[in-house]
Amino acid sequence: MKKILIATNNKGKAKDFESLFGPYGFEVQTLNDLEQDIDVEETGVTFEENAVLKAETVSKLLGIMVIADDSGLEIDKLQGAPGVYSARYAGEAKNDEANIDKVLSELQGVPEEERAARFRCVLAVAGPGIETVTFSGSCEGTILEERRGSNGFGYDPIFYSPEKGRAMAELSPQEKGQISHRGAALRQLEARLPQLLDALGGQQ
Ligand SMILES: O=c1[nH]c(=O)c2ncn([C@@H]3O[C@H](COP(=O)(O)OP(=O)(O)OP(=O)(O)O)[C@@H](O)[C@H]3O)c2[nH]1
Ligand SMILES: [Mg+2]
Repeated sequence: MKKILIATNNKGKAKDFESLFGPYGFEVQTLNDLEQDIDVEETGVTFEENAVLKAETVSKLLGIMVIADDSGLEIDKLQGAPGVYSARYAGEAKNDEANIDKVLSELQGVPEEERAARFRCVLAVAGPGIETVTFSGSCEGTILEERRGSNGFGYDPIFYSPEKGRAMAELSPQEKGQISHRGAALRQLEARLPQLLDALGGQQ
């Protein structure tokens, strides 16, 4: 089976990518599958900067083509926070539960019509001999007052999708992929098939 390396340490993202790439016949590998520990410091101030930084750093290190994902949640009432700091909103320890608690307490008492939010995702593809390219996607929703569902990762239990009428964490991986920021970005990338995916698959 053709393999594709996603430059991420996030196991939740890995699952999303497995369900998104499965239909293309790709086996998804992530940094967690490698023997060496790779953790790129995210010094960018935009999703795009961080996605490019992660993709180019890992690609240069390993000498292969990789895809990186930088993503996060923007809440209007919080002026776009947590944004690029979504993973570490409640501290460097990167704790999904603590991040959710922080958002819920910041939005305590805020009425439903003022709880608009969106997920954003930028995918960067970098590799030897190719110019780095990026693709982006977003997904609109609102922040619930309490957790619902147990699928997905991150803020999925408190992100309500009006399109599906359920919390993101109540959706199957396939349903999430249909409406998610990551699914949308991947469909942009798909528009560059077969060049990119063929090159990615052909290398390993
Ligand atoms: O509920 C969610 N559903 C999603 O679909 C989703 N996508 C992103 N996020 C949040 O945004 C951070 C990304 O930050 P991020 O791009 O720096 O990734 P990360 O640090 O977790 O892993 P890595 O890929 O950098 O290794 C994540 O940790 C989450 O908090 C999501 N939350
Ligand atoms: Mg990160």
